Amino acid sequence: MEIVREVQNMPLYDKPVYLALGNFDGVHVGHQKLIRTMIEKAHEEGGIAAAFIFDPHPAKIINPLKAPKLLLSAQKKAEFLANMGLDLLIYNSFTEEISKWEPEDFVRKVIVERIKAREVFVGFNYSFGYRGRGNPDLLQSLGDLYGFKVHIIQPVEVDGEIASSSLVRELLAKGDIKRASKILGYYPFVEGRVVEGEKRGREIGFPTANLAVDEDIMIPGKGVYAAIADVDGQKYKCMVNIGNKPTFHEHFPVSIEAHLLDFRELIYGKLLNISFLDKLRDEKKFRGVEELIEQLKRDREQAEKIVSF
Ligand SMILES: Cc1cc2nc3c(=O)[nH]c(=O)nc-3n(C[C@H](O)[C@H](O)[C@H](O)COP(=O)(O)O)c2cc1C
Ligand SMILES: Nc1ncnc2c1ncn2[C@@H]1O[C@H](COP(=O)(O)OP(=O)(O)O)[C@@H](O)[C@H]1O
Repeated sequence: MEIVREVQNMPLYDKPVYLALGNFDGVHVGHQKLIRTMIEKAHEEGGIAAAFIFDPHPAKIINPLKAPKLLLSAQKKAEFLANMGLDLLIYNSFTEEISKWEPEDFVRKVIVERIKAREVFVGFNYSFGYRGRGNPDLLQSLGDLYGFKVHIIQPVEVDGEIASSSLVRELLAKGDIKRASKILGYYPFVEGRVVEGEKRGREIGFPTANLAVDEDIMIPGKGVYAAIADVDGQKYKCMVNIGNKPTFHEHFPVSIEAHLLDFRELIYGKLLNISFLDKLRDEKKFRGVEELIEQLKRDREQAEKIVSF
């Protein structure tokens, strides 16, 4: 897959371009259907399967304080799309200036003049252009005007609910990993470097790798989780605490710490990926360290049973 930064750097192709539009945060089952439909059509017709995505997320420019946390980094999103068979990913900056473009300007400047798309694929609730005025119907009439075909992908439901990035965020915030996983089509994960913590873990027999995660990235709500850890391409069963360690602190920033089962190595500075499988319990304030240790032993037994690979 080719990744192009800024649409003006797009190479000229002698094949027709089929284009998916959207932000695709999380690449959930709804996004997957849209992208698969587009790739299938593009390849049937001998064309290029492309996606145009704004990065940073428009919300980050329009309303930075209210911008949602991201389900995937730009790099992970690109990996998912490449694995699905996308040929070309265009990441375009979203700027103050672009935020003021009317939907008609966006279509003419980007889709028609730069990308020269033959067919365009969007979701049923796609919005674009200044104040989000553009919708699939408007796109369709602009397609008629300029001569590109528009496909509108109908909503994908999971257990009677429409799959959406915001629903996944809500579920993750509640620690509902099961439902979030069904909508994503994979286990939610976070990735980051292992940083130093308070060095208490090893003293109580449960060393924990403390994870530093980019602050734009969504993490599940506070709680204790069964998970799979991946370090250096090796997978380990693990249990994870996300919280403020109330047994030891009145106030403490939320940390993500993973105890890898049957593992004894120093991994400071390494890249650690944690895929969440299920929530085990809420974080609790114990009366003392002994009680915490007894609970951690029970958590370990449960994680051992839940995680299999
Ligand atoms: C699976 C797991 C569950 C945990 N649950 C709790 C908890 O319920 N309450 C709490 O105060 N701390 C909990 N902790 C956090 C421990 O207090 C923490 O790992 C310990 O203080 C070591 O911190 P350190 O790695 O910064 O040295 C949990 C840790 C793990 C790995
Ligand atoms: N089973 C394990 N799970 C997680 N980290 C481990 C494990 N065994 C050893 N380690 C290492 O020990 C460190 C954790 O020890 P800990 O005393 O909790 O210190 P810190 O508070 O700095 O995380 C981890 O960062 C990692 O390098």
